Amino acid sequence: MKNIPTLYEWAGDLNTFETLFEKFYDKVVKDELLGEVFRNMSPEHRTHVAHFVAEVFGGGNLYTNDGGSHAQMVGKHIGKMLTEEKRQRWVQLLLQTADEVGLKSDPEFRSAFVGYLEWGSRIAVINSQLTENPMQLAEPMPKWGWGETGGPYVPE
Ligand code: HEM
Repeated sequence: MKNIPTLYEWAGDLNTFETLFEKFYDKVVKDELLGEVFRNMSPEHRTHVAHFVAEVFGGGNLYTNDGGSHAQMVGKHIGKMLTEEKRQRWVQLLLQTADEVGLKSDPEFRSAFVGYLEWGSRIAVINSQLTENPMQLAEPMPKWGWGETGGPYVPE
């Protein structure tokens, strides 16, 4: 049995994620479509998103240890009325930044990375149309690995 690293371990370390999102949000604030969407974000926003994604990728509990939760992250998107056009720009700018900062570019890692971005960004758009947070506070953080999604989402 091979010893398979987490996506976080494979990508590098915390600095890898912090640098990626630092450079990404530098682009976002200057973007003609997304600049307006993020005009009120806090100075800590980039670090929070970096820690969130690092935790989802298996890199320890930085986001939750800092008082964050999946419900809290979802709550930040409620009512933002994001569009498919904005989502696509968000993903496009992040992938462009990933190449610029030299994020691991092997097919397996990028497949998992893009899969997560597609999943997470589409959920952000869905949640952004809501007026109330549908998520329980105790809901666990998502975990993302190298594999496939395992089938369609079916509500309980
Ligand atoms: C995988 C996809 C995504 C992840 C992991 C993610 C993560 C997060 C996190 C952790 C926060 C809270 C930040 C904080 O506490 O300061 C947040 C807020 C936010 N996100 Fe996302 N997000 C995703 C996709 C998107 C997309 C696609 C958009 C827009 C096109 C978006 C727009 C926003 C906005 C507007 C906020 C609130 C900013 C503010 O405080 O004013 N997110 N996101």
